[in-house]
Amino acid sequence: MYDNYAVYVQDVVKNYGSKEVLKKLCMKVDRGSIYGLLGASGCGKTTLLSSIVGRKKIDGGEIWVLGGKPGEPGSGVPGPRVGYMPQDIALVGEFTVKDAVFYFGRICGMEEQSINDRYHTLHALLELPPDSRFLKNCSGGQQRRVSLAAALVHSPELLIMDEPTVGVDPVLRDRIWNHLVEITSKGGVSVIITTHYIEECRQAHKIGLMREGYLLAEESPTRLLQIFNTETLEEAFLILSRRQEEGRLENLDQPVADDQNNSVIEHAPSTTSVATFDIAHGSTDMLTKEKRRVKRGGAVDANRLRALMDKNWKQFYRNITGIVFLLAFPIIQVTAFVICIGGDIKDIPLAIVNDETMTAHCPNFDPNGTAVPYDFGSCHFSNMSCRFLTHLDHPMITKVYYKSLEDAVDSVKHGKVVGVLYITENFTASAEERIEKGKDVEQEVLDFSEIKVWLDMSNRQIGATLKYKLIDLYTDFQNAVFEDCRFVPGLGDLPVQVDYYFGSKEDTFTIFMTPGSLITIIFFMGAMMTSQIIITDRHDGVWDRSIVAGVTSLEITVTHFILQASVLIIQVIEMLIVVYAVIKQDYAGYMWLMYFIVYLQGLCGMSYGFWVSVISVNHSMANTVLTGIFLPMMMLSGLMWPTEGMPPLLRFFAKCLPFTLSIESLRNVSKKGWNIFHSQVLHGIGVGMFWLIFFGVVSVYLIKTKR
Ligand SMILES: Nc1ncnc2c1ncn2[C@@H]1O[C@H](COP(=O)(O)OP(=O)(O)OP(=O)(O)O)[C@@H](O)[C@H]1O
Repeated sequence: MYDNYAVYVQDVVKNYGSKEVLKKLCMKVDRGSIYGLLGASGCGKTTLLSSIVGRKKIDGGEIWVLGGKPGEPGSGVPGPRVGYMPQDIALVGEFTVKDAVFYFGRICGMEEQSINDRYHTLHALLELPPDSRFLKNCSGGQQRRVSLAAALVHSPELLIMDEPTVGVDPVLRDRIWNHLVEITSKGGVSVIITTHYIEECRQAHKIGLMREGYLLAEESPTRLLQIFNTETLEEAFLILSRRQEEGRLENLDQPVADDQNNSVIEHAPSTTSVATFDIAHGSTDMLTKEKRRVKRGGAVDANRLRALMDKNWKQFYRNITGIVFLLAFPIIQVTAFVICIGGDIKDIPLAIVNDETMTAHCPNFDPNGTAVPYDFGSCHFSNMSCRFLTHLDHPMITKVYYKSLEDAVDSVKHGKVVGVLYITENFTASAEERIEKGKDVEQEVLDFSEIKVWLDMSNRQIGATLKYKLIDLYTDFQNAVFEDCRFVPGLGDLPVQVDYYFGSKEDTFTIFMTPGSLITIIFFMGAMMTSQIIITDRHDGVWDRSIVAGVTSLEITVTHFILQASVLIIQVIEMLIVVYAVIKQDYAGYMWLMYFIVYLQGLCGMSYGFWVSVISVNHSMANTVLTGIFLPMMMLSGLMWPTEGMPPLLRFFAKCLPFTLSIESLRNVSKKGWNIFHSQVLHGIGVGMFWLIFFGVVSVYLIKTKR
């Protein structure tokens, strides 16, 4: 029975959450006919059409299209048997007029020559803009005509058009209708068309009047006018709508008297079948005679892949802003990081109060002769405070001299300096006595021989850096003095000898942070790039429309992946060049392995972005999810502070996240020179791969199930 109809809809229910949009709706579209679906905005027309083409899952009832159930193997729907022109333009703005039509021709499996012939026919028929005009530069009406051409290009068996004539010139509208009549009568094509212009449906073989999720009537225009004794379809629709308002269509098993001539209409639950559909079918209507089963295309088809690659590539290279974003931002981000993070801190204002000398600045001071050995094991000191102050001539420190300790402390309180360094008036004599007396020195002498420092630790980095620098500089000073005194070299050193196995004393914080920043930047770039592109594709309707034309979600995913993974290759090269060739940061391991670890994280980010794009309804939600999850991930990653600083349970959790162990791996390769077989390198690669696959599989599953 279903085979006799192009579309057979039986008791279909569709809900959006608690909202019932299609309410046990029935509809029959004869083969080789035009079916005009009329209804006010929001009554559920688009939902019904999307369900017919298999893009929306219904919550009840059955739909048969061209003898099969949409989405079932062999039904050919979605696929090239259907031509779908959605309400939105659903085309790529970076396409030219010609590109758009060729794209749909190609994904429907047409030969280039056939597409070309068909394109020229449609170009003339629909008065399309010039071939090379970009769609983003076309008017709304022009875009709509191109969209119609894209739906018609492969001469489908069933053509479904959601408001194709909006904004179209009346003469052209007439021509489009004539074309529809011709393809239905001569080509046996079945057409479903929705429109707000009710009267243009007079040329339809049958019209369905839809309201609030019900089909109030389904009849040929002539019969409708007869039954309701009206001049226009508009009036007939009005009468039916009034009846529904008054609840006279509620008990739909009961015959309802017509308002105007008391003729009787029988109502099915949500459709009114007035009479048998008696429009003559076209003589060439082969579809009713010949049951056509379509061999279901595989999940991946080379022609469709080529068409999709071409589309993605054009979308990419014709979007200059996008290219700038994708290629320049990794460079800018890495450069900004290397220049701004972890560099030597300079010009920290430090208050100096030197009570030992009246001339606080020690002008024309010469350190020679300030430490003179005068017998075995002793040394005579003079002007040691000035000598020490010369050791403070370091780019990190800007000395600010104060006469009194009170003034200096006051300056710290007011934020003018970050610390006070105080030298007592007996510093030199006490220092000498301290050395001479050794273990017998008095506490008071010890106190006077000390340099006292008070630091503002509200900025921990500056305070701590200054503290360690002062200790370093004092050690230098002490060693220089001891050398002059001819004491045993190293006497003044702390009795702890620290050597470096990996890295060196000079390694900056930048070097610690580099692996983390490379990985987080590339992860985020991958995630942003993928989620933005996929959401744009879906939002523009291109994704859905392509799927209706027969493209599979896997093909779309694979082709996006190929292009973005290629862009990622360049982005990683750029970043590594900046860090290791331009900034010339040292590295000990294999460059290819470092490249691989960073690249893998880029892919992992893409996969994460893919998942975000699937669960997000729009760009702003995607951005919120991306940044909302990314920031905690970054903080837990050990990028800024070693994970060893976290509570043990949190540390375990952090290590399970996508890039925590990858950062460790990259650090192990770059600083320790470990190879891929080292377990602490493999862990990071393994975790990265796990997340790459996990996000990918979950996303593909969600795409397949979410409709
Ligand atoms: N994804 C969705 N989630 C929730 N509600 C939706 C969704 N899509 C549509 N709706 C709601 O379902 C109802 C029917 O929408 P639909 O787009 O099918 O109507 P329509 O008849 O095609 O309207 P129009 O002619 O304006 O396009 C509307 O109230 C709409 O707000």
